[in-house]
Amino acid sequence: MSVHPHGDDTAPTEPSTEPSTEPSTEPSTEPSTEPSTEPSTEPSTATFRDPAATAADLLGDLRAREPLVQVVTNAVVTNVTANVLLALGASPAMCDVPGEAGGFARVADGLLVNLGTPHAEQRTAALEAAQAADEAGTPWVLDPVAVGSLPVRTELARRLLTRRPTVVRGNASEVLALAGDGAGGRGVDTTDAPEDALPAALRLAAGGAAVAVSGAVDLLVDRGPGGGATGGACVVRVHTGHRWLTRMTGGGCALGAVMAAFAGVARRTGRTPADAALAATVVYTLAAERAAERADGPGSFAVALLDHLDRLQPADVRRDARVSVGTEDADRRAVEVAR
Ligand SMILES: Nc1ncnc2c1ncn2[C@@H]1O[C@H](COP(=O)(O)OP(=O)(O)OP(=O)(O)O)[C@@H](O)[C@H]1O
Ligand SMILES: Cc1ncsc1CCO
Repeated sequence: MSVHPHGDDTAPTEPSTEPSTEPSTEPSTEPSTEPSTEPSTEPSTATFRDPAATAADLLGDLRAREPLVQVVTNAVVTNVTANVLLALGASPAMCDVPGEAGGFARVADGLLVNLGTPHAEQRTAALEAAQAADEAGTPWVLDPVAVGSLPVRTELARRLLTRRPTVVRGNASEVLALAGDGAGGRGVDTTDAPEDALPAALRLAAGGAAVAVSGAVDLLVDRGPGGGATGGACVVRVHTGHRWLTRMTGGGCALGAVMAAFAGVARRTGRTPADAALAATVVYTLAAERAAERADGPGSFAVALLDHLDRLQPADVRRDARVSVGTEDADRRAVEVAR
């Protein structure tokens, strides 16, 4: 939960009203295959070129492909996470037993490793699954719940980072701590705002993962086509969402599973992990906004969220997404800080 929601001081782009002319199996952004020789200090807009269309197309592809998502997650949110994936159109499997987790990660379309309640067996399974995913090329999402403030999971998260997560997703305090910049939040809740975690996110992204920082305005960071130490990094902000996501359990944890589902689809359709993280955030937060319109509070909201994850269509995403691609001065300063 975000206890210091950051002001929305960036103007979202107008939602795209143009349907994409790209066939849905084609990537809507072309990741460069040429590494740039001169890392830029400017945040680039090379990826995330048409975020609304990319998110919409990926939602259509997810529904068509029903990705198999392996979930290694905490005991609190297991049920809501499975329900969120099913409502969205994915196929969840909570496979977190040592001896099974690695083999499953080789055949799953995507994997989530969430460190919320990392008991000994699950720690072994998490390492086994992450290693297998890395070896097999299965995209996987690391959600470092409460890292920084609690020692066992902090050590585990550092080991997991060496298995090259495809996406790192967390609240601002978790992202800061994982990058070595902070002591973590208050239990599982953040005490920092996403914008304060931007330099940390850029540094983590330079290691190869797309990084998603959740909050009132979600930040997505891709290291960009330049690669290396923040060369050509891309920053995108998602302005949709609802504060009731922070008043039900699993608001962030289930989003990590949605990212794993989209990452599996992105891999099979030529999109980037950052596009997958973006699509997941846009789809999930749009469903949340719609759910909140008729809900009475966090309880009915949690149920309505499932209804709207099921109901949301690619055309809704294309029309209603509120995303801004970051080229603001603050992003340039953050790139400088991160270097
Ligand atoms: N103040 C807010 N206003 C609107 N939406 C928010 C706010 N804070 C977070 N969100 C949304 O809530 C979702 C979860 O983000 P949050 O930062 O609460 O995750 P988390 O702390 O990792 O959650 P969890 O409780 O599952 O560990 C995201 O989709 C984000 O967009
Ligand atoms: C409440 C809680 N405690 C450990 S994990 C979890 C779920 C939200 O992160």
